[in-house]
Amino acid sequence: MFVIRILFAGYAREWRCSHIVFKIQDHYLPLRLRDKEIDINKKYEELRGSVKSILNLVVVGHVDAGKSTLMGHLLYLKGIVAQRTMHKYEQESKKLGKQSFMSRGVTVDVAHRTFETSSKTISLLDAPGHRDFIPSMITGAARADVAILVVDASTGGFEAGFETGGQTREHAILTRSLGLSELAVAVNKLDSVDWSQERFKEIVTSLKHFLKTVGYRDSDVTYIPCSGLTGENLVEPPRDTALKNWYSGPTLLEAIDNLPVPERAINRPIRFCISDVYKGQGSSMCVGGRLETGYIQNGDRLMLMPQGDIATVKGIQAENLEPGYSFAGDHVTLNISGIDPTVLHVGDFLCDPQEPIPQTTRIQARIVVFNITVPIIKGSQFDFHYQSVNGMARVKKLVSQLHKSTGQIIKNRPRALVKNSSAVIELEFERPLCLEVYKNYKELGRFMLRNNGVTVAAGMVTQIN
Ligand SMILES: Nc1nc2c(ncn2[C@@H]2O[C@H](COP(=O)(O)OP(=O)(O)OP(=O)(O)O)[C@@H](O)[C@H]2O)c(=O)[nH]1
Repeated sequence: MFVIRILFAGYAREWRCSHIVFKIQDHYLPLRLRDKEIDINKKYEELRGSVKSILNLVVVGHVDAGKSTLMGHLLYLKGIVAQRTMHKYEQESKKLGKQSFMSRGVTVDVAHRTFETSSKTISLLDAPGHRDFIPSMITGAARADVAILVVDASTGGFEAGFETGGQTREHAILTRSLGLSELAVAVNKLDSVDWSQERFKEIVTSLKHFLKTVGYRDSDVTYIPCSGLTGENLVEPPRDTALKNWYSGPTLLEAIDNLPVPERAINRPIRFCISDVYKGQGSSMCVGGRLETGYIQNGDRLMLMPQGDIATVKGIQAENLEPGYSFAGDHVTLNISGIDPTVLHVGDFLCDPQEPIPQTTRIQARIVVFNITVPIIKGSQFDFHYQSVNGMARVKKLVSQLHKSTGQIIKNRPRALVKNSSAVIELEFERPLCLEVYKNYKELGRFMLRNNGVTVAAGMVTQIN
């Protein structure tokens, strides 16, 4: 397809003629994001100063660890899920042969709920635990600030999730690799082992050792003994003497409240990653997603990347937030106009037109290789997962192999990368992707490489070529 650029006074416009796209752009009067700048720090203080900070939380863990039951029960105790709904699911679960009152159907129902802790509003992003769901778990985790890792404390249950093939390890590696630096570990189903302190200690010891190798410091992780089924130690301190006798730490809700809210980069250029697209009223479109950096207000003109089209923001909506403004870290729906719906895709970015996100077909990256069986060589192909983006990537060059802990080069141009190694590589994409260098935009510079449903490596973009 041809793109013809004509220099012309006025805003950037675009129209199509057969297969030729004309773009009229003025380089002397560049398209402005907004006509007047406001004191954004003052505005933020005015709008959000007295509002509880929002923490985006993802719940991860091995299949059947009890994630839905746990979060469903917590929401019920907080008065968010009605008893009638709980009863309905209990009946349905019984019919399905599950003891739990939460079936997979509830996992969907529970997704995207908000609830309050004493100092925060928690936006809950649920993530199914089954192996097939890892890509959606990556999407969930990529949008979260912090994570709860749910482990099954029942006899053999923890081991099933923790040994090779279980998702406990993989999920912990993924959350860390995606930049979630603090973790609350719900040691769930402890009722099934009579609240055994030995069992709790055994699980904590195994996890502590493993989580350290992944990059979590001991002080970044809190372990909470609990039961999603009985509701013990979720919102209220334990009542069961078998647990009360040896545990006086935080409840799950307190542990969530203690998780830190990352600093919101509201003064940086706009980076809004689209994770949902649907039709709005009239000719407008709605795009859902997370504003990674900057702030957006009604009337802003944003550039859609990688396409380069210009959209105007007509409305901003989010649960429990004031309309008309969105700040870094918010999950919002934008109502936009002036854009051809056929060019909008999940994974695209809306940006400041004067400082759009770079797009590229080639990057240099530092990767950590997981427990693979087939070594990575020049020419290896992978699914590249990043934010809501998914594309094909080929290894163009193995630049150097690094020492895992010191990061020093131990070999230049290695012929292959084996399991648990660390390296600098060059990747080439099938189609242009919008990315940032990790050191400039932490959230936009991390990715995963997957092959045949298995996560092969996690990486950080070090250079955009
Ligand atoms: N004893 C006991 N059993 C539990 C508890 N929580 C969940 N279960 C059982 O664990 C099974 C799985 O619970 P779910 O909540 O569906 O697990 P999940 O992790 O959401 O499952 P997926 O969404 O399929 O990954 C249920 O059938 C319950 O019987 C608990 O606290 N104690």
